[in-house]
Order: sequence, then structure tokens, then C-alpha cells
Amino acid sequence: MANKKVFDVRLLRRLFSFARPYKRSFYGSITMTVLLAILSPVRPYLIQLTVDKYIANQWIQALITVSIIQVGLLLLETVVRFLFSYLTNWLGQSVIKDLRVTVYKKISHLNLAFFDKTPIGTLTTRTINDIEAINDIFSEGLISIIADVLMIVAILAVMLVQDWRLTLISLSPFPLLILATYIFKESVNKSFYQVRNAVAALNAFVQEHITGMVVVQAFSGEKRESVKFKKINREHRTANIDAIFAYSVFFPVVEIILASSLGLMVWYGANQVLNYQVTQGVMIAFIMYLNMLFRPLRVLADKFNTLQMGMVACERVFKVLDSDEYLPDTGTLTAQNLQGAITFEHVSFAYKADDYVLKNISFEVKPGDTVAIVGHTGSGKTTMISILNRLYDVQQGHILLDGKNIRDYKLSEVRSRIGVVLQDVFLFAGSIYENITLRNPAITREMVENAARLIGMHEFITQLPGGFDYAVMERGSTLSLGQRQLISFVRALLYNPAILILDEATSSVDTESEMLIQHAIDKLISDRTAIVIAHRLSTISKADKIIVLDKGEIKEMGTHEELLKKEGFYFKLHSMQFKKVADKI
Ligand SMILES: Nc1ncnc2c1ncn2[C@@H]1O[C@H](COP(=O)(O)OP(=O)(O)OP(=O)(O)O)[C@@H](O)[C@H]1O
Repeated sequence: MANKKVFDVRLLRRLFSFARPYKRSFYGSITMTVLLAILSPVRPYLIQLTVDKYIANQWIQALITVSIIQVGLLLLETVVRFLFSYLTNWLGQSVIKDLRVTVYKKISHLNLAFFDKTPIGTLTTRTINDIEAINDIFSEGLISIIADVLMIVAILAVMLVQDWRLTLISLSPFPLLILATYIFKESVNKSFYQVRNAVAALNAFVQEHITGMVVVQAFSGEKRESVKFKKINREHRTANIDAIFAYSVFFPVVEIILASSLGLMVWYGANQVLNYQVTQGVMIAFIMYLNMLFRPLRVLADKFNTLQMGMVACERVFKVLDSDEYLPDTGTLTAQNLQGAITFEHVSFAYKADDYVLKNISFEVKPGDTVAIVGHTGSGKTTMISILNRLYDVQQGHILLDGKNIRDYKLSEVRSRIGVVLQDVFLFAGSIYENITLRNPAITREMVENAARLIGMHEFITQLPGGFDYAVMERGSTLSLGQRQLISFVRALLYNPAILILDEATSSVDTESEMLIQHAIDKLISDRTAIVIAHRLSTISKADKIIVLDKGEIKEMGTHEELLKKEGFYFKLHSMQFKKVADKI
């Protein structure tokens, strides 16, 4: 929040590079700025002429001409003001549209490790609120300040040329104005900073609590949470009231300073008029000049704050743009004909430096085989599939696909040939159809329907109101977990990946759904390599290979029968986790 940031040239230059495609409106608004500065002192000057020459000498014709010119000038000024306001806002909106898209694109390509340490709320604020503040740099900040300063300079210059003594006398209360403006700016700045923090806290609170309303209500936490919400709102109100207080004090103070300025001018000017040193026209013009000077001065402090807030936002947004947390994508291999062989060679991985959650993992999967990964919670199963999909790069060892290092493939190729079905299926607000195709135009309706038939979902979907056009609510909350997973099965099948990663849902479903899911899984994993974090005994027992993970290490590996025969770790795990299920079967 340092003051220096208002004119951080490096930042401004970078921001204005986004205005480059809109050069015409940029130069247009600058032209309007200059025109406004030139036009401002003309009307008071013409009034001075009118009073001193045309009225004093009763030059009727000149009086009529000058009145027409005045009306013309007024109209011209209105048009210029309109163009100025329209162009600066147009420019601002166009720049932030581009900036938002750039930031979103950037965020969507960042590596997952970045999201592990950056809260969602922060990224939403960067793409929405901060960029809105940047718009203000164009619409209310920089160009507007330049316009005001130019106008002030033009008026001051005309005043000084007209009568420098009268100008100095009228402006003698100005240091007071500068002091008042400075105090006002500082206090409003501080309050606005607090307001912004309070708004961020409000956003985060509401977002989190609406998402987690089930937990709040289930644990009867409504009252406790309301108290917390009230507290944040109180901070928001206090910060806003502090700002309002500063405004309420500042504006009357400016009026008093303007009145003293006018008073001093009239007192000195009237004396001079009596001594024939100053004309009546000059005095009238000066009243207008002083009013014109105070108008921008009154809002200048506000505009500086806007600019300052915009610059802080700008710096934050650029920080996201400068983030280089990408996975290196230097590979050149394509994966169109991937057979699906997977090799892990002494792979170790840590999310945080040296805190290894996978240690020295080695195994092989032949194309078309199904591998089940089992292990206690926290043993590293999800991590294993994340590194296989190259969401993270491993620190030690290698992962090979068809015998070639996963890093030698283009990242997009790896991801497009490896399909993922996660346990907690994320559905977007939209139709079921859109959730299945993910807006890929290459996938036709017929293909979707066929895939749904194959998975055994077709009947269920067509029975929903609207069928495939059934509107899925946010995060798919109106569908059951099993139904959501089945939809993601259809999605995965359509993308026809060479390798399928499946994180089986642990939730228990009714027998009918269980059969549907089992059938769907069988369909999905046949004819392709499949890595399944398995919770169903039937999936595990059918797997070509079972990898038993414990605390990040492979404890045992083999088929169901082999491992049971061993009577080791898997045997114990099996009797603990699957006994009950097995008894039922
Ligand atoms: N994004 C992350 N950042 C830091 N640590 C993580 C992250 N994700 C997981 N971990 C840690 O890595 C370890 C392995 O987690 P992982 O999710 O792979 O286990 P899991 O076997 O899939 O567990 P579960 O069966 O409960 O899903 C855990 O100790 C976990 O705390």
C-alpha cells in the first residue's frame, strides 16, 4: 500500500501495453483531454470581454455574436465531455476484458502445486475484483487525473496572464486546501484498504459457508456462524463509516476554502475596480475560474486513491501473470498410438521438499492389463495416479509410457490419452450432455447416446426431465454420487483413452446401482490399460496385478490369489476391509 506505487512507471507501462490494440480510443481520449483543457478557460474569458467591452460600449451586434459563440462552445464542450467519458470507459472495459481472459488462461495452465498453496478465493479476487479496480485506472484514474491537471494548468495560466496579483491573492488559501486534501486522502485510503479486506473476508465467508451449509446445519452451527458473520459485517460497516466521515468533513472544508478564496478575491478585486486597476469583467471571470479550479481539486484526492488502488490491484494481477509455476512442456513425442504400457522406475515423490509421500516405487503394467492399487488411507494411492497423469513431476526416478519417459511426450498428448474418473466427480452447471462432451465439438449426440447405452446409463438419463438436456445444478448436487460417477464413466469412454485411471467411489450404493456401476467399470476397463484405486472386492480380485501400498512404499505386489496365499499385509488388509463384503457375496 505504499504511496510510491501511484506512479510506478514500470507497472503503468506494462498496463498500457494492454491498451495497444485500442490505440485509436486511447489517442482519442487523450485528444479530448487536451481539448477540454483548452476549452475550459475560453467561456469565462468571453464573459469578461462581453462585460468589459460589448456591454460597456453597448455593441449589440457583438453581444449577439458572442452569445451565439458561447452557446456553440457549450455544446462543443458537452460533446467533448461525452466523448471523453465514453472513450475512457470503453478503453477500460476493453483492456480488462483482455486482461481477464489472459489471467484466466494463465491460471488454467498453472501447475497443480500452485493451487495447493493458493486459496480459491484469492484467485477469484484476482480475476474479478482486482481487474475491476484496474478498469478504474482508465475510466476514473490516470487519464482523468491528466485531464484535471491540464485543465488546472490552463486556467491558472490564463488567470496569471489576466492579473497575477489578483490570482495570488485568490489562491492564498490554497496551502490549506492541499493540507486538507492530503489528510483526507490518507484517511480515506486507510478506510478503503480496510473496506477491501472486509469485503474479501465477507466473500470468503459466504462462499465457504454456502458450500459447506450441510456441515453448518448438521452440527447446528447456524447461530455460532451468524455471530462470526456479524463480526465481519461490523468491521465492514466501521471501515465504510470511517470513509464516509472523512468525506463528510472534507467537502464542507473545501467549500469553506473556496468561499475564503472568493471572499479574498472580491475584497481585493473590488478595491482594485474602484481604483480602475481591475475591470468588472475580470472579476466575474475570476469567480468562474475559481469555481472551475475547485471542481477538479475537490475530486482529485479521490481519483488518486482510485489510481492507487488500481495500481495495487495491477501489481497483484501481474504477479499471477508472472508466475512461472508451469510443468515444463518440452517433450515432443505424440501419444496418438499409445499402447498403454506403464513402467515406474524407482519413483519417489514429495509435495513439499523432502517430505516424500511415495518412496522408491517400481512396477510394470502391460498394455491392456488392469492394476488395482490398494492401501490404507493416506498411503499415497491418489498421489500415484496424479503423477501418472503428470499433474506433478516426480523428484526421483522415471515414469515410462510405452518405454519412453513421460516428460518426453507433449503434456497435452499425455493428458489426452490418459482418461481419469475421480471419486468425487465434478460436474459443471449445464446440461448432462455438456458435462459429458465438455464442449468438445468432435463428439456427436449419437456418440454420447451410444456410450451411455454401453455404460448402461441411457435409460436413467432419458428418464430425467429433459433427458440429456437435464440441467445439472452446480457441482451436480441434484444427482447421487453413484449417478455422477456413471456420468463421468460415459465421459471417459467417449474420450477413448489408451490408459484409464479410475478412483472407485467408496460410498455404498444400492444393489441396482452397484450392478450398473460394476457393469460400467467392466466395460470401461476392458481393452485398455487401467489403473484402479480399488475399493470393490470384485474389481480387485479380477485385476491382473494388485499393488499394495503402505506409507508410500510398495508392500506387496501380485494377483489376488498369490497375495492371499502369502498371508501377509494384503491378507490382513483384505480380511479387515473386505471380509464383511466378501461374506455377503
Ligand atoms: N496436495 C497435497 N499437498 C501436500 N500433501 C499432500 C497433498 N495431497 C496429499 N498429500 C499428502 O500425501 C499423502 C498421501 O496422500 P494420498 O491422497 O495420495 O493418499 P491416499 O492413499 O489416496 O488416501 P485416501 O485413501 O484417503 O484417498 C498424505 O499424507 C497426504 O497428507
